[in-house]
Amino acid sequence: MALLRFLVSVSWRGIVFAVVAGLIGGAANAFLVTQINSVISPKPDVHGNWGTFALTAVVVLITGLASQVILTRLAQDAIYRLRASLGSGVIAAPLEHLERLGAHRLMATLTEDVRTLSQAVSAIPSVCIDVATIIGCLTYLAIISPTIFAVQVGATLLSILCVELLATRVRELYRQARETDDELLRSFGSVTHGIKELKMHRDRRTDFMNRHLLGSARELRDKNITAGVRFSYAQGLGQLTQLATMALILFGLAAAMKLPLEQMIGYVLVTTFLSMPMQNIMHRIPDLLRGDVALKKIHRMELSMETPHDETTLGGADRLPVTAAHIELSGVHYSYLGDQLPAVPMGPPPGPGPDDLDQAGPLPEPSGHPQPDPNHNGVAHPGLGHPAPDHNGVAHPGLGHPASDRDGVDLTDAGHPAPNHNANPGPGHQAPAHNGPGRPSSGPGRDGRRPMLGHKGPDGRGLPHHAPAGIHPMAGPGERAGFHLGPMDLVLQPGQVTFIVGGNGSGKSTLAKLLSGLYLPQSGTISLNGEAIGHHNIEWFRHATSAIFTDFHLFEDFFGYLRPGIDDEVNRLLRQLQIAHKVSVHDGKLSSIALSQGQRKRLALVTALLEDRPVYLFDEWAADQEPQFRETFYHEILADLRRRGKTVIVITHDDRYFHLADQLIKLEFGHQESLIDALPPS
Ligand SMILES: Nc1ncnc2c1ncn2[C@@H]1O[C@H](COP(=O)(O)OP(=O)(O)OP(=O)(O)O)[C@@H](O)[C@H]1O
Repeated sequence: MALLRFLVSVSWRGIVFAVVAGLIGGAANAFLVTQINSVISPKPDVHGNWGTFALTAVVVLITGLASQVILTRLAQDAIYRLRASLGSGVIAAPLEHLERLGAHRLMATLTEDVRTLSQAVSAIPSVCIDVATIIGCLTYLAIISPTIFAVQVGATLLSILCVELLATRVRELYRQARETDDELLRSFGSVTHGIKELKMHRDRRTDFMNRHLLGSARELRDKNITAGVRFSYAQGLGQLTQLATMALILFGLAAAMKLPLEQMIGYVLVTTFLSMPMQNIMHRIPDLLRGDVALKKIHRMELSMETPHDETTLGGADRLPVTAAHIELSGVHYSYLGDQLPAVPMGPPPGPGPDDLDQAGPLPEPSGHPQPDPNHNGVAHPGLGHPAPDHNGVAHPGLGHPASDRDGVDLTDAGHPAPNHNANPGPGHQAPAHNGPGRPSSGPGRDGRRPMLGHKGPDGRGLPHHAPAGIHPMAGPGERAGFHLGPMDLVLQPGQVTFIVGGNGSGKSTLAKLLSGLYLPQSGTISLNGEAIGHHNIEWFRHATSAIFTDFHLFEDFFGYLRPGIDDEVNRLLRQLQIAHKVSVHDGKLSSIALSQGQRKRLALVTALLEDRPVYLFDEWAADQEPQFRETFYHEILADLRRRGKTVIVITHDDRYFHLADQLIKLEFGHQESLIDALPPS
C-alpha cells in the first residue's frame, strides 16, 4: 500500500519500534487470554494468579502506550513532512507544470488530499496495534487448538478476500470522487473570483449553480454514498463470514471432532478479544482507502518529495548577479503542451551546457512559420542617442537609488568570462537611422519587410490579426496543436528600451516568461552576457530580472529584503510614485494592499525598483495608470532606467509611446513579425 510505503519512507525505525512494541503488546494480550482461560477453564491452571495478571496487564499497557506514542509522532511527522514537501513542491515545480495543473487542482491537493491523508495516517497507529493483537490472539488459538486455528484463519482470509474484492471497486469510486473534487474546487474558484458577475446576472447564477457547483457537489455526494454503501456490504459480508465460522465451530466442528470444553472456552475468549480490533480495522479501512487515493493523486501531480524536477536544485543561485545584462535569443522556440498532465515530467537535462536547451523538452516543429530572416541575428542598436552602457557593470544611479554594491563586479572574477560585447558591435553604437517620420508601419523593418502595426481597436489596444490563409481567424497558426512561439531572434542590450507589441494572444507574455527565465526554450538558445542559459544556471539568469507581469502578486511583507533602512527606501519610492498618502511601510511590512489596481501596480513597481536588477520587464504595466502617470512612466521612469544602463523590456499596446522605444519587436501569432530599431517620434 502506497500509504505504508510513505510512512516507512518517513521513518522505518519508528515503524519497526512501533511494530515490535505492538507485537509484544499483542503477545501480552494473548497471554492475558490464557490467564483468564486458566481461571475459568474446567482444569484450572497455576498460571492464573494476581501477580502474573497484573504484570501482563502492565506490559500490555506500556507496550500499547509506547506503540501508540511512536506511531502518533510518526503520523504527525508524516503529515508535517507532507505539508512541507507539498508547499515547497509547488514552489519548486516548473511554472509550465503548475500552469498545466491549474489553481483548482493545486488547491484540491493542498486542502483535500492533505486532510484525507492526515486522517488516514492518524488511523494507522490504532490499526497497527489491532493487527498485533489479532496476531497474538490467533497465535494463542494455534496453541490451544490447531484445528480451530486453521478454520478461523481460513475464514478470516476468506472475509479479507471478500472485503478486498469489494474494496477494489470502492477504491475506484473514491478515485473518481477525488477527480470530482477538482471540479468542485474549480467551481468554488469561479464563485470566489466571479462573485460580481454571478451577483449581477440571476440566470447565469442559477445555471452556474445547477450545472457546475451543484452538479459537481451532487456527483461527489453520489460517489461517496455508493462507495460507503458498497463498503457496508463488504463489512456485512466480512461479519457474516465470521459469524458463520463461529457457528461452524460451535455447532458443527465441536460436536464432530469432540473438542474438549477448555478448548471451546479458549476459542470463545479469543473471538471475544478479536471482535474489537477486527471491527476497528473494518471502520478504518475507508479512511485508509481514501488516503491511498489521495497519496496516488499527489504523486500523479508530481509535487511530492520524490518530484524529480525539483527547481530548488537548479544551479546558479550562488553566483554573483550580473550588473549589466546583454540578452540574446537565437532560434528560440516554445510551445504549450496543452492542458494534459505530462506522463513524464519535464526535468532538468542530465548535464549542463548549451545543449541542455535542446533536451529540456520535445522539439516542436515550427510548422507553418517562415524561417527567420538571418538578419535578425544582428546586434540591436541602443539607438536614440543613448550611449551604449558599460557592460562591465557600471550602474547609473537614478530615481534616487543608491548605486548597488554589486556595481563593478567583474564576471571574470566570478568564474565566468566577461562576454566580448564588442565582438559584433554592428551599427548599434551610433544613433540608428530612423525609418522616416511616420509611425513604424510606414517604413520597412530591418529585414526589409514592412512592419505590421496598426491592428488596433478604438481604445488603442491590439486586436487579433488576420490569420494566414487556411487558419481560423481566431486561432493562431500554432493553436491547432497548442500555441507555438518562435523562432525568436533578438538582442537586448543594456541602456536600451525594447517594446514588445502585438495582438492579443500573439505570444508577448510567453516571450516575457522566456526572457525572465520562467520558461526555458524548447529549442534555440537564450544567452546572458554570452553564456547560454540552461537548467544549470537558470537561477542566476532569473536573478538578473525584475519583472512585473500582468497577473502579478503583491506580498504585504518585503520578503527577502533583510538590509537595514528598507523602510526609508520604500517610503521614498512610495513618495516618488505618488502613493505615499495611501500606504506606508513599517518594519518591512506594508500598511495595506487594499488598493486600486493602478495603485497596486505602483506598489509592484516599488518592489521592482528596490531589487535594482539589471533587467526590467514590464508586462502592460501602464495599462491601469491614469494618463498623467502613464506619461511619467514612459517619459521619466523608463528614461531613468535606460540612463542607469538597465536592459528594459516593455510589453505594451500603448502606440502613443512606441516612438520612445530603442527597439520594437512585433509579434503575430507567436511569430516574430518585425524587429525595428529606434523609432521616430510621433
Ligand atoms: N499556460 C498556458 N497554457 C497553454 N496555452 C497558453 C498558456 N498561456 C498562454 N497560452 C496561449 O498562448 C497564446 C499566447 O498567450 P500570451 O499570453 O503569450 O499572449 P499575449 O500576446 O501576451 O496576449 P495579451 O495581449 O492578450 O496579453 C494564447 O493563445 C494562449 O491561449
